[in-house]
Amino acid sequence: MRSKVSRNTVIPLAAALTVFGLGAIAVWLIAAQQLHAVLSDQKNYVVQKISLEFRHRDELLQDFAERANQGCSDKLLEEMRRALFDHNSTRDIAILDDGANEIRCTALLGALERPALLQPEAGLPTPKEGRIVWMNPAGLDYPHSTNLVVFREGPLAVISYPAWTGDLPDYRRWEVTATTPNSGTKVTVLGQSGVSGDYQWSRWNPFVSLLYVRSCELENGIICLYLNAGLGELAANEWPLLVTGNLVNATMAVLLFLQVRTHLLLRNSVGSRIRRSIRSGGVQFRCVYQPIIDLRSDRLSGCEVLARYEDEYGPLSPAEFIPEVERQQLTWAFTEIVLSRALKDLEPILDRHPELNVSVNFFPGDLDDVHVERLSTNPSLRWAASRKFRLCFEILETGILSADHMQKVQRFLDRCGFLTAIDDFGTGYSNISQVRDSHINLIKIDRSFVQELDRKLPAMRASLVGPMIEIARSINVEVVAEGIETETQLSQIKELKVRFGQGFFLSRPLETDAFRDFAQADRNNAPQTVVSMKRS
Ligand SMILES: Nc1nc2c(ncn2[C@@H]2O[C@@H]3COP(=O)(O)O[C@H]4[C@@H](O)[C@H](n5cnc6c(=O)[nH]c(N)nc65)O[C@@H]4COP(=O)(O)O[C@H]3[C@H]2O)c(=O)[nH]1
Repeated sequence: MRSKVSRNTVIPLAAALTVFGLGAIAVWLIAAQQLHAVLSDQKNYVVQKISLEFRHRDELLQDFAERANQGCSDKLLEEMRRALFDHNSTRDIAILDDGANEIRCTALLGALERPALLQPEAGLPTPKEGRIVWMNPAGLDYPHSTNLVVFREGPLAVISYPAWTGDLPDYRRWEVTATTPNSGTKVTVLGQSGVSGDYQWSRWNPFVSLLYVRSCELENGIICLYLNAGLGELAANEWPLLVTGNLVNATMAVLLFLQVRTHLLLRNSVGSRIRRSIRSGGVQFRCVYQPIIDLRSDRLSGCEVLARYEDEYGPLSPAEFIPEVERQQLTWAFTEIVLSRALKDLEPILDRHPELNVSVNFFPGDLDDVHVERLSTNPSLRWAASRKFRLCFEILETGILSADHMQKVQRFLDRCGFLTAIDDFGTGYSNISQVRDSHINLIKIDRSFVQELDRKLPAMRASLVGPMIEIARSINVEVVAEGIETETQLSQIKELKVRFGQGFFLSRPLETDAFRDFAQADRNNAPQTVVSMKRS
């Protein structure tokens, strides 16, 4: 029962969590995608600015390249100063000593008293041969200017503000890197070092990679720009989407949970478990055998076949599954399963003890004349008849059919040497003539009567046991007392000269092996030693 409950909860819960998880991933990806679009816009903007700056720088280098060879003339410096007005991002233009990295004069500072030396090892790679770049060169003394970049080609250098990223929001992490064309070494040119490294890692993770953009379309691909948006920004910018998306998601998960749970509950209901089992051959059913004792000799006279059911959801008692078998009109299919299983189990025992009676419960509806055909063609019954096994058909008293309705069936049973018994006698409303006319061989007195026999107080049912036995005797029918639970009940039943007894005091229903041992012990004439053997 516990495993049934947990299965019915765990499976829907797993389905709901899976859907919620997938939904949360989808919401996350959509939100990150939106932020990615913002990042891409910013990237395009910055790339445009950088490209423009590169173009201006190249124009300046081209415009003044030849004249710079002639040295620092006032006229040239004047022209250069004028050119600076048209190029916002250019801080200054300098003329260097040809062959050395010494700045001799600049458009803004004029001729330098002491030439500024640019360290050659600080030069960064550029795609263009003969061009060197310095970041934050030492020795150039401009007020309010940091992060200057010097591009040198021949005797001319353009000194720029790297104002490319100036329009990015403060919280944005960014980095500009340059890669040496020959060695492939990557260095951080500007921004926060590490962003490019994080970008490499993010590519393995689809959730995080959307929070990065990269662009290497600058300077023939050796300069790359990396931008990164943080998780905090994602939460701050996309919270309406995240909240709404996950609410929808949670609602879907709850609905799915309820839907799957209802489906499973229905699927695992007793009815559907029994239906599925019977339709697929009934492997979940097994039989146990309750000994019936001949009370005159205290010897085993036979057994009653009782069905048991157990599947992956746990066991079901006959009180649970028998009504379902009837409700679903699967009575005959069920009886066929029980019959064939019982005969298979009992065959070796009956071979050694052919005198034993085997009582099988039948549904009354399956024993009317209409169904004689399927009874007489049933392989198990035909086989039992051919082996001369002594089968007894137990029918509930409430289901006794009139002699007219049972004529053909009765003839078939007689032919096969099979007996019929009324089960739970006393609980229905049959009268003597009805019992006599239906050619019953045995009546089984219901245990509710037997169990009142040892009550101290006067008991109404107990007082009826004697008359019932008289009735049976008068129509020449043997009696089985069911449900004998105590020694007193047994001795009272014996005093009433009841021929057969069945009940927990004599033996619980037994598994096949235990019943085989019981029969063997009985043959050795010691039934009392095995009376309370293994329970079913
Ligand atoms: N309290 C008490 N109970 C005792 C005692 N001795 C035996 N019993 C129980 O009484 C029932 C006897 O079977 P039943 O009257 O045919 O009543 C059976 C029968 O009507 C039905 N049933 C069981 N197996 C089958 C089957 O294979 N086919 C059909 N059609 N019905 C079956 O389910 C009913 C209940 O079966 P079980 O639970 O196996 O219950 C069995 C048995 O375990 C006792 O001393 N005290």
